[in-house]
Amino acid sequence: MAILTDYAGVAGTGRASEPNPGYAHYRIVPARHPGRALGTLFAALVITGVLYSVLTNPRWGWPVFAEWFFAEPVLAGLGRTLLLTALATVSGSLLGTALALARVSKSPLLGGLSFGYIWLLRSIPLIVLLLVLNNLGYLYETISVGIPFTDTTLFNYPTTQLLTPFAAAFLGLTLNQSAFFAEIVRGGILSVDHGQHEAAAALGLPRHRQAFRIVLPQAMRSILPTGFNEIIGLAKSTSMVYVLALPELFYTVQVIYRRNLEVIPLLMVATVWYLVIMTGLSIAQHYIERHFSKGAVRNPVPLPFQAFFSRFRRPLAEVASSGAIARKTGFHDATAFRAGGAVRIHGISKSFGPLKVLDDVELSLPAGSVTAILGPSGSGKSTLLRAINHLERVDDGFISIDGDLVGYSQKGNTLYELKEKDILKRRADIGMVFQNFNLFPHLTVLENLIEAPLQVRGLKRDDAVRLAQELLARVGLSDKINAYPRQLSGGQQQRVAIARALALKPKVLLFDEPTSALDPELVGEVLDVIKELARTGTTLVIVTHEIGFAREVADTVVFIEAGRILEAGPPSRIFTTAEHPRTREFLAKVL
Ligand SMILES: Nc1ncnc2c1ncn2[C@@H]1O[C@H](COP(=O)(O)OP(=O)(O)OP(=O)(O)O)[C@@H](O)[C@H]1O
Repeated sequence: MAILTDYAGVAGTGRASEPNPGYAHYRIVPARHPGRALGTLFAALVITGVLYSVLTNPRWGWPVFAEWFFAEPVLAGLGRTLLLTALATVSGSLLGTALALARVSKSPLLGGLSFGYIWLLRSIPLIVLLLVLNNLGYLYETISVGIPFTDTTLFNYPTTQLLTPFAAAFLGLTLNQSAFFAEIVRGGILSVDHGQHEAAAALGLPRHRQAFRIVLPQAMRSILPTGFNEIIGLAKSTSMVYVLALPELFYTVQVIYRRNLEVIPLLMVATVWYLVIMTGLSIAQHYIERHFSKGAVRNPVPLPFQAFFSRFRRPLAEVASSGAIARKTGFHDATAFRAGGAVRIHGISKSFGPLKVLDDVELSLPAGSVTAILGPSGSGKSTLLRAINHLERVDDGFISIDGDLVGYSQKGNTLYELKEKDILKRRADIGMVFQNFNLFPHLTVLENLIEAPLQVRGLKRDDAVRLAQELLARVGLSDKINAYPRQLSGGQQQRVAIARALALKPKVLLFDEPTSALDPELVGEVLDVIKELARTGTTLVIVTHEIGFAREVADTVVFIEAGRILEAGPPSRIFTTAEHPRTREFLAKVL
């Protein structure tokens, strides 16, 4: 009560910010946690009890432990354990990754083979596998490689000489490890958002680059914790190769204690060495996980020495030796862009099961035009857009850009679907900006922008960096060049996504509801960038619900419903005197 009176008194004088000498005598009593104190006491008792028992009971035999811990045969055994662990980790991880990629591939036979391998190897106990491999010489006396159906033999060797105990142990551990690791990698791949695969494909990145630069690094975040569990399990499983009489760590201590009968001290020697190995692996896991968490959090803690080494990195302005970087915003310099392409959509249809999503769509978009596609939800707008860059394969009809077919080659009256690598190359002419941006979160803004120019257009790194700097300046984000996407606002991310699509200098740029994932106050900044773009001569096709924007920027508005184009025309006509009653009804609701 006294405190309240004092406080009221101070506030009443209007001097609340001045220290009140009356508070000086107050004592602050921290909250008490009797449960926590009891728990701490209990933990201290347990630790003291264990240490006391372990250090004072002479039967643990610590002097014998000390005598053997660094003994030469033990170190030799430890070396074999480490070698087996390292080799089986590398080969098992590589084989496991290949198996996982095979399982998610579109080839049913390859997927089936991978599934069969994983099913079989996960079912066989490791010890049985090791013993079978050790007896392989009984099944096959020699191992030979030759050309089938001929007498030509390239390699022929007795199995027992080839499959030494070490080779059998290495092979057994690798086969076993790869089956488990394959499933871990597959889980990681499945955890990567589908939008990432689509964005990589839309940029035309080659398949191997999509897998190794975009998908797997992101999958690593979920692969690593379980993967390291497997590696730790593997390091311990090496003790199972004692069945092959291979003197690794555990087998070595067994041999020693059988001779000197000091069982417990020697088991402790092995245990402490395993503890050392596991500690090393856990530390490695910590740092590798942090490496692959790049871009995953908004405020990353720098790795040790990172701040030190970053001092020696060349600043970006130097990398692009052009000197002054364009500081202008907007796309006034139309020469930096390729002339737009004329898009012809020839009677395309597309069904998902019984649902016909596009029904004989016919459309012609002149080079450099801006087309807004409007229509109710589920009418097929996104499907039409995705068909233009062949992200969605149509059932009938075809699309051409400047006369070149998208996704097909023509011979006479027949259209042959192109191989994926050729489709990816052609896709570079058609940029796409997604509703959810689909920036690559593990790459910085600069890395997002230069990836496709380097890989698809074959630009030199310095040129790609210079182009990226210029584009970022134009979308007003020069200062964000080294930020990760998660460190940007939604509007900034979408502007980076537009710059990324422009970095390929496409003839046609597709926007799939580019502002619908944004807060209302961020919509304007993205629409402003698109408005600027509309003056550059690139052909733009925009699926949007922003009617005011469509009216201002589009040359043609296309209204689509249930997969059919109901009407198309200039915004001045469509928004005032639309012919079709459904168009009028739709516009009346949204205007
Ligand atoms: N891969 C798919 N499998 C099955 N159905 C699909 C698939 N993709 C789209 N559809 C269906 O096709 C129809 C058209 O989808 P689309 O995304 O093109 O519509 P939209 O006009 O862009 O809708 P919105 O404005 O809500 O995004 C919808 O009924 C949708 O459920």
